[in-house]
Order: sequence, then structure tokens, then C-alpha cells
Amino acid sequence: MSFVTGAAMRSLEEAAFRRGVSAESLMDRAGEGIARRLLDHFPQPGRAVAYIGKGNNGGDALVALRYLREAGWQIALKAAYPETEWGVLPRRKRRELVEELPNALPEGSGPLLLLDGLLGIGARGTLREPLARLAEEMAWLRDSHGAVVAAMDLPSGIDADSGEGRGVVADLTITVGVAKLGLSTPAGIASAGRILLVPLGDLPPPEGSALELFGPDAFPGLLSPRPHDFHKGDSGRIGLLAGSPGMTGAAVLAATAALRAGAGLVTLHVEPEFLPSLAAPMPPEVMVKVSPTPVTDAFSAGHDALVIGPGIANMSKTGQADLLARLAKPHPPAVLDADGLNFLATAGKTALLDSRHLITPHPGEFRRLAPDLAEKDRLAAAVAFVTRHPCTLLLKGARTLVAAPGEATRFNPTGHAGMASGGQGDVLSGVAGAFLAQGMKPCDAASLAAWLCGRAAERALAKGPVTTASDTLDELGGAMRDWQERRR
Ligand SMILES: NC(=O)C1=CN([C@@H]2O[C@H](COP(=O)(O)OP(=O)(O)OC[C@H]3O[C@@H](n4cnc5c(N)ncnc54)[C@H](OP(=O)(O)O)[C@@H]3O)[C@@H](O)[C@H]2O)[C@@H](O)CC1
Ligand SMILES: Nc1ncnc2c1ncn2[C@@H]1O[C@H](COP(=O)(O)OP(=O)(O)O)[C@@H](O)[C@H]1O
Ligand SMILES: [K+]
Repeated sequence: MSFVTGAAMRSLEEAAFRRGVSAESLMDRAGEGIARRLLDHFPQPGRAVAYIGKGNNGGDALVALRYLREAGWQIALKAAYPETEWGVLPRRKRRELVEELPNALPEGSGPLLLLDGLLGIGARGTLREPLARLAEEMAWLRDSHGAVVAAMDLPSGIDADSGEGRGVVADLTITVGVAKLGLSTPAGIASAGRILLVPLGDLPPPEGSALELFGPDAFPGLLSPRPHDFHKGDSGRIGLLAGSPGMTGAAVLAATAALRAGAGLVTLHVEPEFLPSLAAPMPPEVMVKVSPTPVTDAFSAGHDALVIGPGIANMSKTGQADLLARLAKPHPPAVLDADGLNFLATAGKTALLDSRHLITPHPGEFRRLAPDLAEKDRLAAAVAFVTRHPCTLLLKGARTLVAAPGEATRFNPTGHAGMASGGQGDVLSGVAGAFLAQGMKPCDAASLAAWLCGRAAERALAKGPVTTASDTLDELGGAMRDWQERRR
């Protein structure tokens, strides 16, 4: 599923109209799809208030409101203009709600959801009154009452192409037909929150897009149920070079994540002096192999994939040299993370990277690998990097990008700011390693791992606004189910 400009979206709509599709039927399906996604996210009924302008964006919110009411939600409406000034379709959608709607916050319990239907792709320039006042009211309810803001199509007031503009800051943005390009820019990311897509068969995404929204609708079949006669040899064997004294947690998190994502066997390779600190906290399912040459052992043990880097800052100098030498020779596919990447950068060996390598830098690690690209736009930098070094790059950040030679770059919509804590990256590399070991293409392994870790962290929000790496681990199984059920 690609990203399009506002103008390209209008062209897709025009093409649908020429084929005889009505704007009203698009709006009905858009509003229903938005409500379905909201009901997936909020299974317990609560209170929903639609904030609408006079355009069709408000129509989407009114249709969604009707479905929420059917599901037992208390509803209310805050309209910026008298009904006589609204467009034809929103007026019709208002009549389909039949009863008069209160314009005060509904009483009762459950989540307070604000449907932002002030402006969609029709937004031009800074949000004007009376819309600006309603946007401020939403922001106030979000800050002071724990309200959740769900934007219809786009957060109101942001530009569909650039994502620039001060307007509504949403927790979720449910975009219709095809995701708008502005949602993928740093400014758009800061306003949009979690992006969900309502695909409409009559608005097919254009082919050949450079950026794709990653998710279960666009990539079905990546996590199919296992055949009944599956055995642990089919699940993949992973060799792990991770952890050192003071950084044992990184190895535990990566190993546990690999197991939870379905790896058949995980072996941690360590130097003898690291054993006392690393063996005890390891989960019992992990094999710990001790030798003076753990790097050589890991590379020659016949593993299906390697995970190299979490917490290995204290690896011996001979170990580091062995690692760099081994990476240049034939070896199984490998995830390279954290200090594994720092060693490469420090030694000036980034040119070793090729199609066997899935690298997972955060922005700081990326800067060390490619200082000249770090100031560029993230998408351009990611593409330039894999053109220079033909590996798979998972570039972390508030929204992760996955780039690989010859592939459209993928944009991961899951995860939240509560994940900004140590150890999340170790979990991600373990999960990606498990998928590599099962023979998945590196760019699929990377994208799926990012999606699942972000989704697991979203599930953990039920416990509170901050998600630790252990919370993410606990929810990985549920995230895998969510993917398989294609509900997110
Ligand atoms: N078309 C379709 O088939 C489908 C469309 N769909 C939905 O419709 C959305 C697009 O709807 P839309 O074209 O009616 O525009 P919309 O975003 O509601 O706003 C236009 C109004 O905003 C006003 N306005 C503009 N800038 C402003 C500002 N800065 N500050 C204040 N006001 C401002 C402008 O007023 P004017 O400047 O003309 O006075 C105009 O009246 C789309 O995003 C999707 O959600 C889906 O249902 C699928 C089918
Ligand atoms: N604001 C945010 N929104 C969404 N995801 C985030 C945010 N901050 C961090 N993350 C995710 O959390 C993970 C942190 O990884 P990393 O920085 O490598 O952590 P560590 O090295 O401490 O394990 C990344 O996958 C990143 O995309
Ligand atoms: K909106």
C-alpha cells in the first residue's frame, strides 16, 4: 500500500466517479471502515464526540459515529458551522443519524474518543476560525481528560503532501483509500500518531510507489499458521553474539525475543570470563556455548541465522577483529545491531555490508555508519545507503523505515513514544533474527519484526503509558495473533 499526494488522491477519486462510483458510497464505506478500526482498538464502548467542519471529512466522522452508536457508544456532535452551511453529503449523513445529537460531552464511562472530522485533504493553509477553536478544545480534552483523538483521513490542518501545518495532534489517524504522503514526513509523524488504513477497492493504490505502508493487509501470508507436521529443525537455529558483563540484559532480551518469535533453537556464544554474568539470567530454553573463540564458533556452527551486537561493547579486541574478518567471508544471514554496527563504523568497514546483512541502527548508529547521509531526509538517506551498501536497512526512529535494494521502502506504522526506553532494540533484533532463521527475505523479516514489536508495545498500553522492553516481550504472542487475524 503506497503513499500518495492530495492531488493524486483526488485523481483516484475522479477515476472512480468516471466509472460510476458515487462519492456517497465512498463516504459510507470510508466511515464504516473507520468505525471498524476504532472498534478493534476500543472493544469496550465509551463516549465518542465528532468534531466536524463543513466538508466531506466531517461526513466520514458522521458515518463512523452512527456505527459507534450501534455498538453501544454514547455519542455527541460539535459542529463548527450551522448545518445549512455544510456540504450535501455531510448533511445527508447527519440526517441518517436521525435524532438530535447533544453537543456536550456525553456522561458515562469508557474511553472518551474525539473524532477529528474538521478537515481532510481539502485543508489549505493555517487552520482558520471557527475550526481552530474546536481543534484547541480537542487538544485541551486530550491533555486534561485523557481523551483519545482519532483523525479522519488526516489530522485536521496538516498539509496532505508535506505534513506541515499546525492543527490537530491525533493519537490515531485512520486514512481512507491510500495513505497520504504528508503522514510519512517528520512533521506529519508528529501529528498523526498511529496510522491505520481503510482500503477501498474503488480507490486502488497506484503501482510503483517508492514508499509503502507496511501492514497485514498489504503483506498477507508473511506469518502463516505452521503446518501440522512442523518440527523444531524447520523453525530455525540462531547463533547469538550478544551481552557482556554490565550488559547481560541485552542478551537475555534478544534471546527471549527470538524464542517468542518462533526460533527453534537459540545458542548464545560467549567467552569464558563472561559466563558467570550471562549464564544465570538466560532463559532455560537458550543454549549457552562457552569458548575462547565465540565468534569463530558462532560463524561455523551451522546456524541458520546470526544475531550480532546487542550489548557486546566489551567484546575482546581479538573477538572484534575476528568478527570483522568473519563478516567478509561466507556466512549465514545476519542481523547486525548496536555495537556490532559501531565496530564496523569504527573500523571503517561499512563497505563489508551486503545482501546477507540486515542492519538495525537507531539514528545515532546510522550517523556513525554514514555521517554524510545523516542530515538528509530519512527516506532519501535510507535509499542512498542501500544503494551504496546493498544490505537491508531497518532505520529506527519514531517511525521505522525498511529499505533494501530493488524494493520499495517500507514505513512501519506501529509503536508509540512510550517505547523510547532501553532494550526495545534488543527485542527487535531477536525477533528479526528468528524470521531470518526461518528463511524469510531480510526486508520481510525486518518489516515484520518492526510491526510486531510496535504492535506488542501498543497492546502493552493497557498497563500504562510507558512500555518497557519486557512489556513488549510479554505481548509479542498477542501481536502475532493480531497480524494473523489482520485486524490492525
Ligand atoms: N471526495 C470523496 O469522494 C471522498 C472524500 N472523503 C473524505 O472527504 C475529505 C475531503 O473532503 P472535502 O473535499 O470536502 O474537503 P475537507 O477536507 O472536508 O474540507 C474542505 C472545507 O474546508 C475548508 N477549509 C480549507 N482549509 C481551511 C482552513 N485552513 N481553515 C478552515 N477551513 C478550511 C474549505 O472552506 P473554504 O476555504 O472553501 O471556505 C472547505 O469548505 C477527505 O479527506 C476524506 O475524509 C471520503 O469520504 C471518501 C470519499
Ligand atoms: N517515539 C517513538 N515512537 C515509536 N517508536 C519508538 C519511539 N521511540 C523509540 N521507538 C522504537 O523503540 C525502539 C528503540 O530501539 P533502540 O533505540 O535501538 O533501543 P535500545 O538500543 O535501547 O534497545 C526502536 O524500534 C524504535 O523505533
Ligand atoms: K481530519
